[in-house]
Amino acid sequence: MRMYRREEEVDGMAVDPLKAVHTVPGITGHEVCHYFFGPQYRYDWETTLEQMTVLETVSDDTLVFLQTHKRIWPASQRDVLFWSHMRKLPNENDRDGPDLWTVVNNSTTHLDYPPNVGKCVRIYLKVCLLCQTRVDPPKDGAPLTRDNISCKITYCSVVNPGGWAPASVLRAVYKREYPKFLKRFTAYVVNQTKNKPIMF
Ligand SMILES: CCCc1ccc(-c2ccc(S(=O)(=O)CCO)cc2)cc1[C@H]1C[C@H]1c1ccccn1
Repeated sequence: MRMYRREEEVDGMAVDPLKAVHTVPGITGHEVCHYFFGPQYRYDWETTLEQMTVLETVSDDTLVFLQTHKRIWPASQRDVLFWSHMRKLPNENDRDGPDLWTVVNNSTTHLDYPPNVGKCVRIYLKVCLLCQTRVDPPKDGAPLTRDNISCKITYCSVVNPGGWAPASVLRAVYKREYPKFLKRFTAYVVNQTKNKPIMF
């Protein structure tokens, strides 16, 4: 996993853009996005999650979430309200190759859930998960197995922590939590799919 961060501050708050690139054998981009987008799986892999509610089902590929994350000392507890959209993208570079898949999470507002009225500080985020499946067909024309596929995952995020917290503290949290979060999530997808038919 390669991680890239740019140190940026807005109103004295660290909002460091992050890009992580991670290639995982044995899974497809559709499978990665399916398990990242699906609310029914989130408590399985998002261990910093305290509560998650689907506020609105806009369509089968677009949901509005309200999430409360566990407090990470010494920052105060945070929540986040965002729309999440999953879609397949045509492979412009290889029309015969597998499609790309993406999930975008973007903070939004909801009249019934105004920010910062309870114990939580509302964070604001933009997240893009872009997945490219690679197929290396078996030489002998044997059927395709999970040994012949891999997925290049590109995860980009910008998180505004909402309320002020020391930049050094936030950077320490992000530096510790993001690699754990991405490795835990991808290991979850490998485990969930290993005995299932490949979902392209
Ligand atoms: C002080 C701010 C803390 C903080 C900000 C942001 C997030 C966070 C929210 C959502 C998403 S996601 O990619 O949309 C997946 C859906 O949950 C990733 C990260 C989590 C934390 C807290 C819990 C810590 C954390 C940070 C990084 C990754 C995972 N967890």
